[in-house]
Amino acid sequence: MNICVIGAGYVGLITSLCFAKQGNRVICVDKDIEKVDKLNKGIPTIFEENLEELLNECLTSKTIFFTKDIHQTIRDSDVIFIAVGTPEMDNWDVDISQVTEVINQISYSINDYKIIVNKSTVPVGTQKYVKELLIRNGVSKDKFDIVSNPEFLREGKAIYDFLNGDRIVIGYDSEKAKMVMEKLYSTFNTKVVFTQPEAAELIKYASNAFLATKISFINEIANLCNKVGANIETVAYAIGLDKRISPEFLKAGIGYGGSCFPKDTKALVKIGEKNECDFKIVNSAIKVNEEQRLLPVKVLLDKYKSLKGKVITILGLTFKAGTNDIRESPSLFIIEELLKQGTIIKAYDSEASPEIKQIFPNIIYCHSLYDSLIDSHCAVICTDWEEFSTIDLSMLKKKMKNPMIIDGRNLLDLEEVKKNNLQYYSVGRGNWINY
Ligand SMILES: NC(=O)C1=CN([C@@H]2O[C@H](COP(=O)(O)OP(=O)(O)OC[C@H]3O[C@@H](n4cnc5c(N)ncnc54)[C@H](O)[C@@H]3O)[C@@H](O)[C@H]2O)C=CC1
Ligand SMILES: O=C(O)[C@H]1O[C@H](OP(=O)(O)OP(=O)(O)OC[C@H]2O[C@@H](n3ccc(=O)[nH]c3=O)[C@H](O)[C@@H]2O)[C@H](O)[C@@H](O)[C@@H]1O
Repeated sequence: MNICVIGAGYVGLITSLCFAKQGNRVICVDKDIEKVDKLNKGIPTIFEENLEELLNECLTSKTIFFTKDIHQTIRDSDVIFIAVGTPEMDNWDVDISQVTEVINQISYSINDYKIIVNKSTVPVGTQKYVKELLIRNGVSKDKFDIVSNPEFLREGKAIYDFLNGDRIVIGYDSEKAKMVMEKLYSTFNTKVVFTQPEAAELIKYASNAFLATKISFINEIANLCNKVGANIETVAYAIGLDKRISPEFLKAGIGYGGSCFPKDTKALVKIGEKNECDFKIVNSAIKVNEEQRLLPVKVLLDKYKSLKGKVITILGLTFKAGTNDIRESPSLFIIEELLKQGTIIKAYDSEASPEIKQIFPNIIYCHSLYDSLIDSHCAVICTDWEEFSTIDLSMLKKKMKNPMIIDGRNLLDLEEVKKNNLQYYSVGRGNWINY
């Protein structure tokens, strides 16, 4: 099939490459010319498992091409995927202006029948809105069908997830479009759910909100564990043995970040509001997360009372391991708050995207883990990078001014911590050790 994917970000790039690998001819369009140039040269624009190999495989087989020219690409394609950003607005609404812009561009370029597939996460009702917009722009009804096909990949495991997802969801209102989508996904060994567009749009928000709620729930249990002397790892393990609960997404820590859980939970609350449904549980999950991500600041203030002039090391800037993405990372909120308290911040993350330097130009970025610990009063582990779980604790002790760790991802072995006589706080594993 001739496929066009608009947007070469996390979702668009992976969608393009995975469809190209399945034997389709794919053109991926992005308005960022620097991205387009790099990708055509085989240089990955994001940090993602197996991306470089797949990109170069598809470039060599000429099944993929990247361009800025949306007009010609639309004309040459049978199926057009939209994978542009849908960021959060200050009032928790979803900003779908990038989708609108793409639809306006399609309206201008469309020459014959196209299936337009929305892969971006968009509010319920967007399929209908897009349809109406095309018609308002003068495109005749028989020239298009609109499908809603939300994406469930995780960053870091994006290629694997795209090809081996738990389900593919297709929201459609035309048999013709359904048949084409069925054919397109026929090579995937994944359960396909065909449904109405509104249901497809809602499935995406409900999935993310459920997972986010699960994390906030376990974090509240972890906070209680700290008070009563129970270990969250044992508690979560035992809860997760119940197949109805499942062991996934029960890892306690300093909360969820990323470009989706924070924005999609808020979007669902807003969609609910507009339909007179008060999402109390999701609202609470958001609130718990906002407090949880600042837990290290609270712990530090409890210990030091004033943090002015204290040197604090932040270990990990990305929102989780396996990605360079810093969007809504808990570490950003921690750094922001610690700077307000007058601390000196040293940060280390070997992969974090360089944009971090624009957000915090005045903190010290270290090139090595151990350098970041020199003269520090406390190291706060914010990301579950493997490098931090295998840290040499005796070396850490020598480097730091005060050997204290707040482990926001429960990475370190408690026995090792005790053996090294470190002051140590983790999330739900017994409050302070050696304090
Ligand atoms: N990042 C993730 O893991 C997942 C994201 N999603 C959803 O997928 C959508 C895209 O997310 P990301 O890929 O993370 O976004 P992103 O911000 O990484 O990429 C979006 C890309 O679209 C391009 N773009 C915007 N307007 C354009 C236009 N008119 N023409 C050509 N290119 C244009 C931008 O330059 C950018 O490269 C969002 O709705 C997000 O919620 C869904 C599942 C997973
Ligand atoms: O819509 C999206 O963008 C995507 O959002 C998440 O994927 P992602 O944000 O890449 O990462 P996750 O692995 O889900 O982790 C999200 C956050 O939750 C945190 N987390 C995760 C699991 C857990 O048990 N505990 C926990 O604190 C992680 O540290 C991270 O900050 C979903 O898992 C994907 O299915 C979805 O497609």
